[in-house]
Amino acid sequence: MWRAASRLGAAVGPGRQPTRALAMSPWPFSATPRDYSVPNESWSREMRRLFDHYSCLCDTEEQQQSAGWCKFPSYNRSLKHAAGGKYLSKMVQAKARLFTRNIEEPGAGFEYAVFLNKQEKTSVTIFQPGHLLEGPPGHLHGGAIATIIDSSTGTLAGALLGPSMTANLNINYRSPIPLGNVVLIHCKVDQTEGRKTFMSCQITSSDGDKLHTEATGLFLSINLGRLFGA
Ligand SMILES: CCCCCCCC/C=C\CCCCCCCC(=O)SCCNC(=O)CCNC(=O)[C@H](O)C(C)(C)COP(=O)(O)OP(=O)(O)OC[C@H]1O[C@@H](n2cnc3c(N)ncnc32)[C@H](O)[C@@H]1OP(=O)(O)O
Repeated sequence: MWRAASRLGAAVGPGRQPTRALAMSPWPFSATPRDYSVPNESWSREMRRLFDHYSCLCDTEEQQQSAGWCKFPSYNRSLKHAAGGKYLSKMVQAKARLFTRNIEEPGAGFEYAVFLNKQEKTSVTIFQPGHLLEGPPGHLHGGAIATIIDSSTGTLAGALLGPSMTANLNINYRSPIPLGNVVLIHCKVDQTEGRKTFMSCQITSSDGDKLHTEATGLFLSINLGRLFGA
């Protein structure tokens, strides 16, 4: 999917032999990545309704072309998002797991799905926060809010620009988010200047009536190889 990642993938791809130690160690995860951003038994009716609503927008090829919506899959390792990730996953930090996807119990942590509109450079994340994300009693932790904002804006930045990292995130917490309440995270690109992409985002109640959080962020596109010391 991402060019830089493809290059890395090629360096350790099927033409090369894995190291002896890796070849002998038990393989800890499935060869077929699982998309976690699909309905499970913990999803509320509202979460399911919103998922169906946005899924319908990207249901058919004609609709995708006219509306430009698509669902971005969500795996439990960031490397699985990138072409070549299957091979890189074997080489780098075998136990590493994406922060938002490392709670096994359905509904206990971050239940979310990201829908992108590449034409409009926007995205919507539907998010149902679970009981393990508590901050103030019965409400979502500010760090968890920052995490879902970073993940949502980061996904949009990544889909539009390729590998990129958060350089800056500013968050205004306007009203607390009750655990279990489904919220929408609307993200958009405000401006692009060379490697810099300025994004903004709002978290609202699922009916859009209540503003919970506002944020702006700066993402910088990077050469993925740099993360691995290239
Ligand atoms: C990348 C991996 C992708 C893998 C595949 C993933 C697939 C999708 C998977 C799953 C979906 C979920 C998605 C999750 C997303 C999560 C994202 C994160 O949380 S990232 C972790 C937190 N961020 C850091 O740890 C950054 C640490 N900082 C750095 O590494 C560097 O500072 C970096 C890369 C941000 C910039 O370093 P420089 O060396 O490349 O660039 P310089 O030269 O410093 O800056 C370039 C320009 O940007 C400005 N700049 C840099 N930092 C700035 C800042 N904080 N504020 C304002 N301007 C800044 C500078 O002033 C400069 O501007 P002038 O060109 O002079 O105009």
